[in-house]
Amino acid sequence: MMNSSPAEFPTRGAVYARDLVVARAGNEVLRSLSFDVPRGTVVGLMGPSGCGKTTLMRSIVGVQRIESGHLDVLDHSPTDHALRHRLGYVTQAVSVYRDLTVRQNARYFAAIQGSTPHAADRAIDTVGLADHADRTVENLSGGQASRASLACALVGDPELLVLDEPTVGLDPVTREEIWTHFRRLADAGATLLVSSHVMDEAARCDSVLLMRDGRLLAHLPPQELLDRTGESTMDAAFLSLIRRGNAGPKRASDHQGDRR
Ligand SMILES: Nc1ncnc2c1ncn2[C@@H]1O[C@H](COP(=O)(O)OP(=O)(O)OP(=O)(O)O)[C@@H](O)[C@H]1O
Repeated sequence: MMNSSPAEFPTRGAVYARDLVVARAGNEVLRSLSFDVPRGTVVGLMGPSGCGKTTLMRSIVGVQRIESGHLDVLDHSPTDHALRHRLGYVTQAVSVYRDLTVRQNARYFAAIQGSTPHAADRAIDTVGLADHADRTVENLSGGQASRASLACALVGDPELLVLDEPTVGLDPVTREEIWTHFRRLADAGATLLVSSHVMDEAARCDSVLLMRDGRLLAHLPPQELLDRTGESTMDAAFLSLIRRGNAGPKRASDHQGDRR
């Protein structure tokens, strides 16, 4: 592909993976994954512990060596420098400066991403930390510190947000607020890939990537997951699918726009 601006090439998803294989310590942990993450959508990434969710996220943000296959992120190779300010990544580990306050952290990340102090304060508000903005991160609870990391990823208004279990350990009210904000971001055109162990959160996504043992079991809207399994809750549907080991044919749309 020559010129890759989204305006000129709107058909390829924010993430485009074909036959993606990744090995860690000599073991194949992602096994021939093919999927698209459509732009402007919230996609959940679900699967049992150790199935490869974090490894997939690391591949997308360009910090994981890819063995074979093809991976495009916003029409670039994941390691392309051009992506630096267009991507936001929040790991499971708190990745902010513990001896700085929440506000100092957010303003620092805003500055290096060319964003404003106002945007930093807005991001703090979004994650529900306005009352703790002037506390150092080391004096926050675990959930509050995770939210500080999330605020720092939000400040630059990234086009693609990759979030590894962003709501773990959060109370239901804060989770609700954060998911409402995710939806708002997607409505404004951002793309979010969010891993979670909480199946209720799958229901809030436009589609869900379900993984097991490094393979993709299905990529489908949450309602289709219920319909396909005949279950009434996301938890039961997910278990049913995991036990079955496959979910039938993938969505045809997963291969639309496949030009190479
Ligand atoms: N640094 C590493 N070196 C070698 N193997 C690793 C490393 N990190 C993870 N793995 C292995 O890669 C596989 C996928 O791990 P990954 O962390 O991607 O899973 P996950 O789905 O994110 O798990 P969890 O839900 O527990 O966070 C696992 O078998 C794991 O043991």
